[in-house]
Amino acid sequence: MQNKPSFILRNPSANKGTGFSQEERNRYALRGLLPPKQESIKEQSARCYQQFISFQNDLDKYIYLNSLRDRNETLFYHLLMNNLELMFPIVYTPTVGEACQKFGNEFRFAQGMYFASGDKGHMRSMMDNWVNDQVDIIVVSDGSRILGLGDLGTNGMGIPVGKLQLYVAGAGFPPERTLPVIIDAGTNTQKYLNDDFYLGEKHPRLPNDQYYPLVDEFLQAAFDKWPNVLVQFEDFSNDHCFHLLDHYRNKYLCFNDDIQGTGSVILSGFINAVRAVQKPLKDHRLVFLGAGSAGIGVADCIMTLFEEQGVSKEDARKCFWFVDSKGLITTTRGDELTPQKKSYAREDHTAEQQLKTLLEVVKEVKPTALIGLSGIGRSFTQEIVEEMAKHVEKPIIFALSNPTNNAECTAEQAYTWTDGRCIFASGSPFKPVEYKGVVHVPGQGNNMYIFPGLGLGSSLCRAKHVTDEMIITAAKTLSTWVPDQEVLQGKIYPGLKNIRAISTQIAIKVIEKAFEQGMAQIERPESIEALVKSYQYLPEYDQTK
Ligand SMILES: O=C([O-])CC(=O)C(=O)O
Ligand SMILES: [Mg+2]
Repeated sequence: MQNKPSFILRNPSANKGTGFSQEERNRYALRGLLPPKQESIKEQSARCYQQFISFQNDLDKYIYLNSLRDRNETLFYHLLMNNLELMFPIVYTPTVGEACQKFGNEFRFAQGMYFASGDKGHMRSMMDNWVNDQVDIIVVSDGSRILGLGDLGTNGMGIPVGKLQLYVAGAGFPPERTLPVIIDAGTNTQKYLNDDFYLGEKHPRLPNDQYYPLVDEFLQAAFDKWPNVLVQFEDFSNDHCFHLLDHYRNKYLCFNDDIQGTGSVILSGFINAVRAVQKPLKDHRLVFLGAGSAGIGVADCIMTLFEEQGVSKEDARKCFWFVDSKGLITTTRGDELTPQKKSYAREDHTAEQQLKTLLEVVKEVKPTALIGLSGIGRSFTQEIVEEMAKHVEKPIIFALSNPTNNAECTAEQAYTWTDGRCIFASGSPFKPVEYKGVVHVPGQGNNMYIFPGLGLGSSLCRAKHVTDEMIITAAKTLSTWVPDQEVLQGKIYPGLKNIRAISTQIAIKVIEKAFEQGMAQIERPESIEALVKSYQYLPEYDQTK
């Protein structure tokens, strides 16, 4: 069967279904294999839209969209790009979270590549098995911290898959140049080890002396096979992610989306929140719940804003308080702190003054901004939010953990408990909330606004590395997408419908920054915009094939 030209109907990148013209049907021996009517992609898309909305359940919608992708990729992206606001919450957070949790049960068709501990020594040759010759972007996870859902092992594949669908729709990477990857280093989640449908290797996570060599072999093989590829680390647990980033960021073209992408997108939202509350930066007091990859990444990015405004690192640090599962992080708490936590540990508390809960910290600090990246749903309680709102006119409340159930509070709770005064953002989408006759539009502070453009820019100029300055540039570029008038109404992120234009502009600014820093490894083009636009994929049928 493979040798027949009609096999094209089973190839998702080439298949057009009823979109094949009569001439193509003759050329590929498709006559009689399709219903007679030739349809435009718009007509096909209209049917798929009807099919999509006929599903009541979000997981069914997810399965539907990914099955569409598996049979006709162009049509899938056409549908997705024309219905971003409706469909991003399905292929991405929150529904992708549920899809990952049930990955083994709902598995239908393999996407991407898996590199397991049993593949040690074979990874380079395995890469030759990949269906496409050229790969420009890899999103890799080891499934150890999927969203705020914990260790999902190989079930985490939904995340690299979903992120890359956003790379295609948002930034315009051609789908055939993207590769989702899971490194299977085992799982410590007993439920999956006992689950007959679990699809990964069934053993506990590898110890570090086996884990790091596995990741290293993968990276060496990937950059040997595709020397210009960009690797995005995604959802690696806190005990590995910082080390991996430190170790590889100046060796390969790579970045960590949870540390740097989330850092950048929240910096952008914070820039706009400061515009909205009109209080000088140095007067802000930021309390973070959660000191993992995202919490630290966000704080590091916001620190740069203080420094730019002439505040010393030392003074800027005094505006940050971190709370983890044991309470306020201090130098006197008596536990061994990771280097990342140490840099934000408060020095102004004696061992006797330890604050054990977020509520105690909020009472003492009277924060202007409360930033949740804890993975613990509804941990911003009514008491905490009301306490905060007593002391600040416009509290900045970011409930950023994903998916929706893990958000530290809902949009409705935040607006209600602050009597409609807060500036709110969440990681997963919430619908607009009407409170006392005013409609509040919650912002989605999700790295989806950053990674597509940051990745596209760094990839197209063949950046040596992804620098902090490129990440800050991405944040600032994003922040300009919300006009003053909207910012003053509390809107701090732009709508999703402009994601292609936003990502394009971020890519251009990132490339300019890369040239400025001597990081770009291509000849400077006459027009950076033209370079970006000429690369970008559009989901239309190619009539020349
Ligand atoms: O995937 C998302 O929606 C954002 C993210 O990186 C995470 O929560 O880990
Ligand atoms: Mg992530």
